[in-house]
Amino acid sequence: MPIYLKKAERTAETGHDDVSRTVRDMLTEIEAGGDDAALAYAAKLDNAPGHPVLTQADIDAATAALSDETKADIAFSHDNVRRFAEAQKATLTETEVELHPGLWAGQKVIPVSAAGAYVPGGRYAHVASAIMTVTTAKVAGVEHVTVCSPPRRGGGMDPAIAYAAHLCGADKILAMGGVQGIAALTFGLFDTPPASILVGPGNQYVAEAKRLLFGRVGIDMVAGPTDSLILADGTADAEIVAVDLVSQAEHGWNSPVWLVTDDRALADAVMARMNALIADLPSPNRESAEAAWRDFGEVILCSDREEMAGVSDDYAPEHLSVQAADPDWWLDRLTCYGSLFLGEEVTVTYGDKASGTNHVLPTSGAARYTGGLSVHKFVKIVTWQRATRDGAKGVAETSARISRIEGMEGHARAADVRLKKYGQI
Ligand SMILES: NC(=O)c1ccc[n+]([C@@H]2O[C@H](COP(=O)([O-])OP(=O)(O)OC[C@H]3O[C@@H](n4cnc5c(N)ncnc54)[C@H](O)[C@@H]3O)[C@@H](O)[C@H]2O)c1
Ligand SMILES: [Zn+2]
Repeated sequence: MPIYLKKAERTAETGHDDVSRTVRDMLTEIEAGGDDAALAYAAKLDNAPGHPVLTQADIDAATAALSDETKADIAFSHDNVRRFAEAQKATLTETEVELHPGLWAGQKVIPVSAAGAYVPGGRYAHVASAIMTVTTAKVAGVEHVTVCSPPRRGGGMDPAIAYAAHLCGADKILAMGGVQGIAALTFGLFDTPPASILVGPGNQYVAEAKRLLFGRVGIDMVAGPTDSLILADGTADAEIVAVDLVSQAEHGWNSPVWLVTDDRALADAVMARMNALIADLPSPNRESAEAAWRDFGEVILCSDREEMAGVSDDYAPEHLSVQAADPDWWLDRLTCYGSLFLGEEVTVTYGDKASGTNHVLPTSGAARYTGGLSVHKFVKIVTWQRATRDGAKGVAETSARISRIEGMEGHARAADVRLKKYGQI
């Protein structure tokens, strides 16, 4: 049985009903009131005056505001994310099979026509989120990608987010955040084609807006606070494990980080370093990491690596780092995670920012049933069929009989009429 050397003090989010009610009311009001209602919320919540659509002059100004190094870094990340997405796309093929002599069926892969990408920008300027969402949608073949990201106080958008969104191929960029941003993407405000799918991370208001709109529009996933788990054995470097845990606790006060190990000395060494490393962060990151570690952090001692893998699969973390011997064993054994980082040589930061895998990933245990954002989320896999008159005879007779077993006489007659026309009954 795993032993909890440190257990989370808190689990569930509080106040969800209030958030849900607020978001529902805002969506109703914005749908009825259109652009003006969205602008009124932007002014009230984000102190953002003026029209949110970025012009070419805004993009030029953002480009001029960035250093060459920043632009090169954004290009590096974009290139890796693009090439990974292209490799994923190559795994999605159209196919055709003859199921019965003279009866063929196939699948087609069709991109959605319009996608809305939300890029969070309230607390941190999530430049990488623009790269992850826009690049992947464009590689998938989405014709129109609109980006929404919160304005800076007083108007305008963070230049690095604007530049990255543009570089990655966004067709339109709106400086509008939160529920009003999601509403603009979904309802087609500010002359935007209404999105078929909404993607990207965001705070609880953004996540709730996407959840409420799901069905009317597709979404990538219902996202909660980011979480991370490290699997470490006696070969791990305690300092690196501790720095990695702190790095992901920085996301927010409710972002859990978990250490699962079979080595008591490593667990003790990591726990002994945590507070000092957190105290050394700048504010307000320090306060986020402090609360996340205090209230949600866990250290779990297992008896062997099989038990460690079992605990990890139960937690189904968003990010999973393995700092243990025999990476191939772990790759083969682990089944529930959003993205896996094998070995001390790679860290979640790489995937978050620039290595090429997507950072929009399933949180709160959703990795039990889904992976993260990929080109697959932006395409529809649809099917078709056709047959010769003779080829369809068998399926017509069988379908008619199954229809009658089900009591569906009308269905049966649609088969019969063909058999009769072709002289087959
Ligand atoms: N899992 C991932 O891959 C990943 C990556 C990056 C960021 N994130 C998450 O994204 C989130 C970013 O949150 P954020 O808040 O900094 O930025 P955000 O852009 O998600 O939200 C900011 C917006 O929230 C709205 N808002 C704030 N208070 C409100 C209120 N009381 N009522 C209605 N609307 C309100 C405002 O309109 C504002 O524009 C974090 O939760 C972070 O963990 C996740
Ligand atoms: Zn992170």
